[in-house]
Formats: sequence, C-alpha cells, structure tokens
Amino acid sequence: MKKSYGDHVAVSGLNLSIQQGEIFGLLGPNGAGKTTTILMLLGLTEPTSGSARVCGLDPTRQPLQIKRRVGYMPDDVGFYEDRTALDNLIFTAQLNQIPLQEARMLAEQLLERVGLAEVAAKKVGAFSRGMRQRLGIADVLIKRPTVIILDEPTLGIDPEGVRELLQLIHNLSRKEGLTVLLSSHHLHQVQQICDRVGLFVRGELIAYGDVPSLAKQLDQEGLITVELEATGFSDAALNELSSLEDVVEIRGNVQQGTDSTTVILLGKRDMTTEAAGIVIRCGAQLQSIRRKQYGLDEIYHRYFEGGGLA
Ligand SMILES: Nc1ncnc2c1ncn2[C@@H]1O[C@H](COP(=O)(O)OP(=O)(O)OP(=O)(O)O)[C@@H](O)[C@H]1O
Repeated sequence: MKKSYGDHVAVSGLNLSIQQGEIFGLLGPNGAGKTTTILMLLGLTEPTSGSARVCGLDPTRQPLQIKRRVGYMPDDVGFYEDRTALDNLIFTAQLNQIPLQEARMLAEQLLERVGLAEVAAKKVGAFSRGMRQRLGIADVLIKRPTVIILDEPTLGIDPEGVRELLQLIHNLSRKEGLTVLLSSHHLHQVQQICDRVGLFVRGELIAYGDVPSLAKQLDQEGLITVELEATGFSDAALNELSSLEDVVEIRGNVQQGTDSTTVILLGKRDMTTEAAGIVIRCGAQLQSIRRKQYGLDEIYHRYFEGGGLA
C-alpha cells in the first residue's frame, strides 16, 4: 500500500498483516505516516497504489461495512461538550442504529467498564483529558466493533491515567478478543501492552515484530555490546581487551570522583566471559559485567532521533 500527496510520499510500500485478537502498535515520530495508514485502513483516504483488507473487506470499496466493524478513536476525540457522558454515548449508539432502550443500557455498561459510571451525568466539557480518552474508548465500543483503531490514545494524559487506559485496552483485547491497532510515539508505554510493534520512519515501516525480535533485527549491524564496571582498572587491561579477536570498538570511562571505570565493548560475538577473565587477571576488581540488551526506547532513540547506542 502506498500513499502520496502530490510529490510527497506519506506512506511507501507498506506490507503488513495484523492478526485477529492482537494488539499492534504503530510507532513513529510526527509525520511518519501513521495517521495516513489508519485513514487508508478506514477507507477515509484512498491509497495511491495497492490495497488493504480489514476484516476481509476492502476499505476503498466497502467503507460503510468497515465503519460498522471498526471503531476509530482519533487523537482528538470530539464530543458534545454541553451534553453528559451518558447522552454522548447514547447519541453515538443511535447513529449506529441501536434502539434507544438498548443504547441506554449499553452506554451505562460501558461507562462502568471504562471507570466513568460516577460521572455519567456530568457534562463532557468538564472532563479531563484522561476522562475524555476513556469516554472515547466507550464511544468506539458502543457499536460492538471487532477491530478498534486508536490514534495516539495516551496523548496528554498523566502517567497514572496512561497506566489505567492501557490496562483497559489490554483487558478489552484479552477478554473480548478485540483486535487493536494503536499509534503512538511513546515507546515505553506501547511496549507494555503490544503483542507486536511496527516502527515507521518517513513513511516506511522499517521493522516490525515483538519487542525482543525487533531489538535483535535492529541490533547495531549484529554487534554485541558488553558493559562492565571495575575498580583498579589499568591500561594493561584496556589493551588486552582491545586486542581480543572480533572487538570492533572499546570505550573506557572513569567515573568522576571514584576509582571505578566503566568499559563498553562492542564485538562481533559475545565476549562477556573472556572480558571478565581479562579484568580479573589484570588485578582489577570486577563490580559488574553484563551483555547489554537494547530496549525499544534505545532503538527508537537511535532510529528516530539520530542518537547512537550507548
Ligand atoms: N492531506 C494531506 N495533504 C498533504 N500532505 C499530507 C496530508 N496528510 C498528511 N500529509 C503528510 O504526510 C506525512 C505523513 O503524515 P501523517 O499524519 O500520516 O503522520 P503521522 O505519523 O500520523 O504523524 P503524527 O504523529 O504527527 O500524527 C506528513 O509529512 C504529512 O505532512
């Protein structure tokens, strides 16, 4: 699937399948193409080339059927501010042809489920960002979708609110088999609940998978990093470590005001055991040594913000 705006390619060559019941995180910085991808999946914008299938339907040809099955929460959910939370939900339900009595019952159940039962009769204009997002989730669920697509659901919410919202999304997926696609640029949050994530950079999905396999795919040219800390570390030890076969780079750093040195060793293979042996043989006291595994945050930093891996 591809989408261009004039000469500008917003999404290029996207080829991805998301499994039923999965929580998939679309990650990338501003302008990476996440929203454009979502709009194409919803049939709200047409791909320049290629096509998508959502629940077996073609969004371009069957946008109404898609709308019935897919709940979409944009990054800024719009509500009737001077109406209550309950009224807003009933209104959405009725737009989806749900009769009034059933709509009321469903709305009440959903408000309970998203933790807003106590403020059901409050006007939405007085809601905090976190409350609005939870109401947004209830709003997409009221038509009983099989897929929900959430654009930046955690934007502007405090950490506690984020935790609760993500827990809610996770429970919904696990308990009711909902398929969830969410976009975000908050990796550490997404990492907690997503089965798989895809990294978007300048319109291209550069990698996707579960977090450990993604970290592996993106590991710096397949190099393995070993980090150690020792006291009484000498130049002799540094020289010996540098002359190990397959070492690509070595960096030593004396901790200010202490006798402790941190050494980062980048190699073509795992040298943890050999490095430990050398440090001890050279008379230093090894405080810690570990093979460094990169989390998504570090990978994100490297790919999206141009930083190097430390
Ligand atoms: N209607 C449009 N007309 C022209 N260019 C557009 C249009 N919509 C998006 N773009 C461009 O396409 C690119 C991808 O935008 P998109 O909104 O999909 O990114 P995003 O990853 O969702 O970013 P954000 O996190 O800021 O929402 C951007 O360069 C954007 O300027």
